[in-house]
Amino acid sequence: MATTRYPTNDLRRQVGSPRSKARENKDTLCRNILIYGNCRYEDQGCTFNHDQNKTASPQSDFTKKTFNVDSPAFTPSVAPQAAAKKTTLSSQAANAAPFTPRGVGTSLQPSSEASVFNPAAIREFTPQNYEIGNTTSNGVPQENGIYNDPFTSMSSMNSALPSAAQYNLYASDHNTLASPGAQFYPQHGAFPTGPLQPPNYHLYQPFDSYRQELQPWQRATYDFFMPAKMREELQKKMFATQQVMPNSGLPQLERWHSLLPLDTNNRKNTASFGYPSWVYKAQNSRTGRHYALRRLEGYRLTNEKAILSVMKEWKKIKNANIVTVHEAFTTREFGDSSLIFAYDYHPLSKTLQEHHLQAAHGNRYRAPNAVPETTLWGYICQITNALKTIHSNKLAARCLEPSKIILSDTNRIRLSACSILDVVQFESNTRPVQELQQEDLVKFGKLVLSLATNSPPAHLNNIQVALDSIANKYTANFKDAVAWLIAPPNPGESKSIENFISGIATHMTSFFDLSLQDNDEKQFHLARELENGRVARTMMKLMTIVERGELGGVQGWSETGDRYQLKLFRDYVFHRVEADGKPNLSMGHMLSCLSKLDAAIEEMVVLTSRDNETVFVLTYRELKQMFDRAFNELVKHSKTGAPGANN
Ligand SMILES: Nc1ncnc2c1ncn2[C@@H]1O[C@H](COP(=O)(O)OP(=O)(O)OP(=O)(O)O)[C@@H](O)[C@H]1O
Repeated sequence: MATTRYPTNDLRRQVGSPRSKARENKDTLCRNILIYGNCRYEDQGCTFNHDQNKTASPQSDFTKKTFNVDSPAFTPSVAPQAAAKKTTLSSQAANAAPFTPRGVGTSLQPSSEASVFNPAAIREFTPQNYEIGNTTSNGVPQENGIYNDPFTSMSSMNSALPSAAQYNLYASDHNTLASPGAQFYPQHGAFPTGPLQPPNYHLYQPFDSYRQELQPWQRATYDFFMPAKMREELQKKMFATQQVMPNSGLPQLERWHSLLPLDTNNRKNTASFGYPSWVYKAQNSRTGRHYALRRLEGYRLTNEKAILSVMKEWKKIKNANIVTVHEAFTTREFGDSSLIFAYDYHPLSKTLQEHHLQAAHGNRYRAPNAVPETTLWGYICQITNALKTIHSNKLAARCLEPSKIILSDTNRIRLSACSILDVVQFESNTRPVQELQQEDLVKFGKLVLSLATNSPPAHLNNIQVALDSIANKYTANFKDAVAWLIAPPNPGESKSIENFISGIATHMTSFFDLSLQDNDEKQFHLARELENGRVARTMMKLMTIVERGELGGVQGWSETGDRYQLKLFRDYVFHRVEADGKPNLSMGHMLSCLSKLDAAIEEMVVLTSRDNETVFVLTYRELKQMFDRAFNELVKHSKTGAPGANN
């Protein structure tokens, strides 16, 4: 059981009582008496001695402070004259700045300037309840009258503190962990020890609680786990990534397996590349990662260099708004000669064509929904970002169509078919890259216009009419931006993506701010999952121990030794009941108990057997030791150990 701790003598000595301080002052001659012969504050609370006949020598003052009442009597050996000399301390000296030695051997003779008497410079002494014998001056600690540089002492202390690598969150011994600098600080915490304190690992609290106006039963789960919508979306994406189609009839390629078609229709469309193209999800047999393979049906490669030189340039491109291309190869596994490009796979993506333009085709009686201007500005900023990277690398995107831009999250887009036309038209293309880049800007303008008018680019026959039609729905600024992209440059001039960026700078900063906010929110949820990961690991370990039958020849291993207490702890955490026997399902209790166990704190926990016959009173720290012992025993008996259990 916990015992009450009393302050040690040391501690009590450090806590000074005001009354004893006043008594000490009474024995010290007031300096106003010494300097002026009287003290204005004598009747106004000055606690120093005003009777010159009663002066105690500084030596005896010192004696009183250094020795306690039990010390043998001390007889001053200093001559009274010397003592009297010491008391002639000027008030200037009392308020002087601390002495900083300038060099060894400096003469201690007062300078002639200091010896000139200047009454105006003498400030009258104001009683401050401070002791003459105090070794501090202006709050700076001094030892033997020599100034100690606080920064020098801090640096020596820092070197004594454990380095970041030594600092182990999961260390069971929290006394050493609690305050690595404790030896440097007085126990009562006179100095801030804040930064050296470990956080409260026994609490389940990743960041500040994020509560909305929810009912308590809703709050319980919402507070502990990521928002349901986010979880659902992530789960669907994971499911889509793992999905397989055993009888798809698709071949297995040399280093790719589990091909799954991603196309939503089986139309052979040659508009984009001059060849029908198909997209498959596939798993790489070497890395185990999933990729999106785009196949160009019936393509016959005539120049090996096409793939090598184009891929060399495109593999350098890393941009958040471009789907990264990894490699290109030819294959005959599909029964023809096909060219395959391997891209990053973004589960559950839709093309902008599918998302914004297909509904209009599906129901010709329904007026298509206008895409909000903020969404379109978001797309413009992202495509601008992609083109900036591409053009700076002396390349051109070329394939800027609603069906070749994928949307993988709310308003999050990527160019999905870069590099293909560069390979396919490697020999036939004779146009310089600058011209292709100018064409990118025009295609970019037409793409936005197509989304703003809800009509595929192929249907935009009269650009001016289309531009006029968006003037009613969108701002003049938006229309001007689109018109600038589509319009040919003035004779002798050329447009560039940099010019465009300067024109839309305010929209770029707004978009940047929104994406940072989004990042902050995701970071918040991520931190919560970190806490859940910690709890899950503790729970998994606990579950491997309790209810285990035989281990290492010991029958009913989990019922014997320490393991029995762990079993009762399991009951305490998960099988609690109310006074009337009804189950108590507080998730907060479960999470806080598991966090406390993981942090091995000194808090007591009372464990009772189900028949109420046995009661154990233990600290979480003791339980954690039992827990670690039991788990380590399991690890010893296992073949593979427990990879990942301790990190
Ligand atoms: N990198 C990728 N990751 C995940 N899905 C992708 C990726 N690239 C494309 N897709 C998806 O594959 C599907 C087919 O894409 P594709 O570009 O062939 O569109 P399409 O509308 O069929 O065009 P086309 O008519 O020109 O064939 C789309 O649903 C698209 O979202």
